[in-house]
Amino acid sequence: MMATELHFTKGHGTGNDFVLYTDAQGTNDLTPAQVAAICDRHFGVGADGVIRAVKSANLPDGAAALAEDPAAEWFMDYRNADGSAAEMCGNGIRVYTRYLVDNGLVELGPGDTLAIGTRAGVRDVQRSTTGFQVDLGRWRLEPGEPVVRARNLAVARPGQGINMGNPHVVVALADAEELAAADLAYIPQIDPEPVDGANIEFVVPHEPLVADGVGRITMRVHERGSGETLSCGTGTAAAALATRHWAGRGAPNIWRVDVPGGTVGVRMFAAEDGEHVSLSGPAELVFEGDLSLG
Ligand SMILES: N[C@@H](CCC[C@H](N)C(=O)O)C(=O)O
Repeated sequence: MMATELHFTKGHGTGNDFVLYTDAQGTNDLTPAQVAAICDRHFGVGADGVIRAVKSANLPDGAAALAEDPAAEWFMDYRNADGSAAEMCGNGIRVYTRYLVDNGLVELGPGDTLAIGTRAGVRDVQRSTTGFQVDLGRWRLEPGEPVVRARNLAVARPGQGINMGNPHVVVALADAEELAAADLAYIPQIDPEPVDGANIEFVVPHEPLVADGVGRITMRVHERGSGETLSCGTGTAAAALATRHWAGRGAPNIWRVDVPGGTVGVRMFAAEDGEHVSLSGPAELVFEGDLSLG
């Protein structure tokens, strides 16, 4: 059923902003056009995406989450600003956790873990010193070397495909000037074009790359379905993983990633089923409102 009246909360993680609403029973879905209207920065609330808080049991996509972990009571139904569905959102899941906690929908004490269903599988979230930390799970370097062209960049550059549950292509640029010059208001071109599209991260390593055992990079991103955003959580993890891959042996497993909207932490660690990557950073709720979708 389509919603017409909506009580919503606006939140963000390092400037990656979202409109969140509760639909526990799964009876108040939005059409892609409604999502796009809400996310419109001139005629709507304005956001990079919409997050519907729905119980996993009340959503077809939630069945796989409950089969993976019966504790995943809540599902993050994530939509990009153009209304398309995405598998995962690393900033969004931290903001979603704060939303669930602040609205009394879950309890999460220090050291507790909250399992959340997503289209990429169940993700575990905990409180951290900077806000929340999410285990983004297993990741995969994609084969091949796609070529990326962005407006105002003099040369095409090779990219590294990385699957974080959602698709990414990471591109290393020469320096901060080149990073600033890229015009990400236009969709960068990837050759060959990924079948499902991709989020594209442009990265510059700090000089030196590693300080006190922590790798340091700066990143800008063009998100699939949303355009340039101030941050992308899964994108920061992909960028750190790609940079570690390029740096080779001895590169650190702890990274600090600066994005236009702030800074997040990325950590690679050994888990039972192989290496995982986690993301930590802030999660803020900014205001609430009611909207009529007409
Ligand atoms: N901003 C997100 C990613 C949101 C989904 C992405 N645009 C996609 O289509 O995969 C993040 O913080 O990870």
